[in-house]
Amino acid sequence: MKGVIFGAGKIARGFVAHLLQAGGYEVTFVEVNPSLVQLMNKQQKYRVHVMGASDKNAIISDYECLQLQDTDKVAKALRGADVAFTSVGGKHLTALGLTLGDAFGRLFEDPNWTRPLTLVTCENWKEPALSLREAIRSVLPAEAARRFDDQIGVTEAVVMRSAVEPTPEQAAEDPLGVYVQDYWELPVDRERFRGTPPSIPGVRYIDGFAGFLERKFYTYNAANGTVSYLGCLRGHRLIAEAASDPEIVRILDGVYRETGKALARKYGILETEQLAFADSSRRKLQDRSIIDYVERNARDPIRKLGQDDRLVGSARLCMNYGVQPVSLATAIAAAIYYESGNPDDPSAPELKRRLTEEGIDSILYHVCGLPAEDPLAALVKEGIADLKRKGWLK
Ligand SMILES: NC(=O)c1ccc[n+]([C@@H]2O[C@H](COP(=O)([O-])OP(=O)(O)OC[C@H]3O[C@@H](n4cnc5c(N)ncnc54)[C@H](O)[C@@H]3O)[C@@H](O)[C@H]2O)c1
Ligand SMILES: O=P(O)(O)OC[C@@H](O)[C@@H](O)[C@H](O)[C@H](O)CO
Repeated sequence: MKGVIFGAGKIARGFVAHLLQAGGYEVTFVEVNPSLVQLMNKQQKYRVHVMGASDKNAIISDYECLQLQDTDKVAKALRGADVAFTSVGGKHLTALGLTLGDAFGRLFEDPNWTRPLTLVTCENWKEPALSLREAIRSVLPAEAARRFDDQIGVTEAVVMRSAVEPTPEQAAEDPLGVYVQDYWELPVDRERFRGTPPSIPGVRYIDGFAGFLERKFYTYNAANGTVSYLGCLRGHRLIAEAASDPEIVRILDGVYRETGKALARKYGILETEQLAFADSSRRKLQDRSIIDYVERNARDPIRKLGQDDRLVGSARLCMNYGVQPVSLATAIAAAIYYESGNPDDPSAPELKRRLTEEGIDSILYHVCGLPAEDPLAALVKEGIADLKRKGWLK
């Protein structure tokens, strides 16, 4: 059996490939970053470190890693694949889809290629399968687009495992090593699958998937965002420390209550059920065996402040369902003032520059999609004032 993974980053290496290798699959990564492709092919193996359970560590080997732009090889890999995954970051799905459209265009030149194939998105993003599908279809001629609809599924997974890059010291030993949470399930929407879903250890095909990814995104990731941006203001480095800071926990619990009410109303579930889901998120954040960093979770604040992303998206959902997202507005305020020491995160200094040069209304409008007259914009400004009163913001 063969599995293709678009992206060779932390989740691709530290979760999807891990499960595929455990199931005996031949793994082909397809990556856009040439130096990573080179390193993957040179090293030919890396270790997945399971945090708090080192007896479960695994060495991933015998894979190949293709350069995304090598369309012939990518098309060949797709042709032979039993299943394909993406884990490239939601904001890259459109670019990936355009390249994949070229590869599928070539494959559909062969009338005998009729084998069903499904692409499974593994992304924290709103409706990632839709973004990917639309991008691929946009470059296909009408007949090929019709064949794509018949033959190719695009479905979604909910990634609950966290995967953390090595520290510089760890990277010196194994630059491709990934540090992962001891979590092994990957729920996938069965209904959007084409053909028979292949058996892969940990992959759980579920019916009635609607809302699952949004619930995870606006519960777990809204919470991660809250803890990391407030944690940064409070000088915490580790997520578990920040998530145990009583001042932050008070706001975090407010976020869980707000999103909990809105999600329960939207999906017709009991608030108690949603709050139990939130409890599992809080337990994970506070678990000190998971060595995860405020910086990793806060990284790329412009994306994370997007109108559908974890903070503003959750807050807008609350407003739509009659809930005042006061705690979320405080988290958004903290994110707007995020400062990073990571030279590989250009989004943070860019946000700071824009805030200084263009002012808060421009950030709210152009980054968060909130016009000045939106009541949520006013709530965020109150959040900023509150953080200043507390002395967390200068
Ligand atoms: N790391 C986690 O704990 C975690 C957990 C749950 C979900 N996620 C989600 O998983 C996705 C990947 O996250 P990650 O942490 O692995 O990120 P990452 O930055 O480690 O990896 C992403 C990789 O995709 C590559 N890439 C970008 N565009 C590409 C393209 N068009 N084609 C091929 N490769 C491309 C990048 O070069 C990079 O190597 C994101 O959507 C993230 O939100 C991450
Ligand atoms: O991967 P990102 O950058 O979208 O978000 C950072 C974290 O919130 C995220 O990776 C979580 O750890 C993960 O989604 C597990 O809940």
